[in-house]
Amino acid sequence: MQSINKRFNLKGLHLLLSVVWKTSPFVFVTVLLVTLANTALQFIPVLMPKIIIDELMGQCRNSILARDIALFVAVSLGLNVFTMALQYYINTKNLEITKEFNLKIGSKLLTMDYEYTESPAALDKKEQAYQAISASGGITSLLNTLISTISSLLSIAGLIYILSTLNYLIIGIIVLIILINTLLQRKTRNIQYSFWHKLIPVNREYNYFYRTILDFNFGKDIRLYNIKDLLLQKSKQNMKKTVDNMMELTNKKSLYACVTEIAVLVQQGVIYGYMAYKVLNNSINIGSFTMYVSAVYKLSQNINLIIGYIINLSQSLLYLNAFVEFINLPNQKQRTGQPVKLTNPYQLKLVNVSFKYPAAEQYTLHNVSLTLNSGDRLSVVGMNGSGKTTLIKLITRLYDPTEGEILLNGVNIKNYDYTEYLDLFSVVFQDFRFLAASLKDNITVGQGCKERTHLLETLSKVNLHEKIEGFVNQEDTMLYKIFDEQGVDLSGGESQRLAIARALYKDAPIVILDEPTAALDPLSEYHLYSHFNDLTANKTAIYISHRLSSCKFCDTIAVFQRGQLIEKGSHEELMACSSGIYREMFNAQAKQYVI
Ligand SMILES: Nc1ncnc2c1ncn2[C@@H]1O[C@H](COP(=O)(O)OP(=O)(O)OP(=O)(O)O)[C@@H](O)[C@H]1O
Repeated sequence: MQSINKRFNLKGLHLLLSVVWKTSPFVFVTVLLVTLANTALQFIPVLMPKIIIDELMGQCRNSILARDIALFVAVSLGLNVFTMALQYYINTKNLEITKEFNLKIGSKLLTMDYEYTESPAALDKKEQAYQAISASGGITSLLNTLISTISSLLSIAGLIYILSTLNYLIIGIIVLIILINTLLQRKTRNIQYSFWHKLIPVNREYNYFYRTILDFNFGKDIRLYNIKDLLLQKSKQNMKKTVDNMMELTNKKSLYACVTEIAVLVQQGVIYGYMAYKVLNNSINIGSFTMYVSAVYKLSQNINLIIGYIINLSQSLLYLNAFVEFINLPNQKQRTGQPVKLTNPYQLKLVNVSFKYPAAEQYTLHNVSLTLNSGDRLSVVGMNGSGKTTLIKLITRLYDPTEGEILLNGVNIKNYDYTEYLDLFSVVFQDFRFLAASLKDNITVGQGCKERTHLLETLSKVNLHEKIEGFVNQEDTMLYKIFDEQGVDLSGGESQRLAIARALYKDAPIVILDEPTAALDPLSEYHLYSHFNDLTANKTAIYISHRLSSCKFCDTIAVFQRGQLIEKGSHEELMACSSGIYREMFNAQAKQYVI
């Protein structure tokens, strides 16, 4: 796992500024105004006491005193109200900016190479990117910290100027203490950073188990296999790791905070003693004393604040850089290429294809060569784990072959435009998923607006029309009850038919069904087979099934064993081979039906 790039770089800041600009350029003006107003507010408590005390100790004119006090109060009030109004605007924009960052992560997750979804390194990067949004106030506090930092810097410059009229040595002492504090804060920042970094895999595991607890889809398995204890145990283990790390962090942070506090107290003792001596010496008056005292206090306060701000900023920028690294994670898959112009006849051909999953040591597919002509019906059979689904993942470019190539009309499929190529396929995987949205949206998803009759025809092809037309809201009925009490839960077989409907509605030229009848009752299965040719009319079909009797209607049957294509031919041809695996498997299954 590559760690976050710790080197200072401004990619994150650049991204933040461009998102802010896109959200509203006026935010920059607001930030500038708030910064100036905040700086001005810092000087009122420094200058006001001196002016009033000087007047009290001097001519003591009531009208002047009243005027000065009213002026200070009015300016303070005005600046505070002005700052609050602008700050309110910035905070609302901050929400939009955070939303924009969330969308960027979402969009990356939806478009990154499929294999990243199984890569722990990429998933850790995703967690780091989320920390940019959530850790230490995230993006929301970043702009505010930026304002406070600039405002503190300006204040420090002004306060140094005031103190320089007394003695440069005072500034030297303050700077020395600051250096000590900076060192300690830097140490704090480093242990905090490594703490969060160490926790990334722990958090990911914790989130996984916690999400599983919240996911009703696991409800049945959890209860029937008593997975509750395992889940709680895993959650507790991860929580313990977090707490242990947190304790270590808190102990170190407390120690550094203690030393910092002592250094500040020493600094104040020396400076106040020096100024008291100056008053006793008549070098400065009481008004100036209060001004210098306030200036010292404000300077220390601002310097301490600014160290914190800079640490926060650099940490946030570090996370922001991780965010940039994640959203810029390069897709390995070639996505652009020539347009797909598919006219009959066409040919899909696997040439010596071998494949190894990214993190795997063994090859899953070995030297597979297979040709599929337009209109063909290919059945893929084999034992569990023999590589059937993997073959489909390669054909549909979820993964690219490790060796060999897949050609469409003689052109490597990598050289076609990725999206156009995917449009060629209607696939039903075994682990299909639906959204908690209307049935119609689930079926028509991504296909734009087609006639309602097309939707109803599709539903009738999979024998779901009566069921859905029976719902009060028909195809607008929500799937699941997550957002709507009237929502429906479909049985396993009905869900599978809905998945097939979604694939058919897409009306792509190549239909791939991975175990399409596993959850269907015998009548539904019969219905599917007897209409299979209608369902896939004018299309090329690939069909994976363990029910060998249902493969007979395919022109060609490809038999896989341990990642190798070991037999290929029609049902009759394969049955004629007395030592063939297909024949053996078919007969073994057929025996179960003999009464
Ligand atoms: N993402 C993955 N990473 C590593 N190995 C994987 C991955 N997915 C599948 N495999 C491995 O590849 C092999 C083939 O899996 P595949 O799903 O292609 O088999 P299958 O023939 O479709 O099996 P089944 O009949 O059980 O559905 C299995 O041994 C499996 O463990």
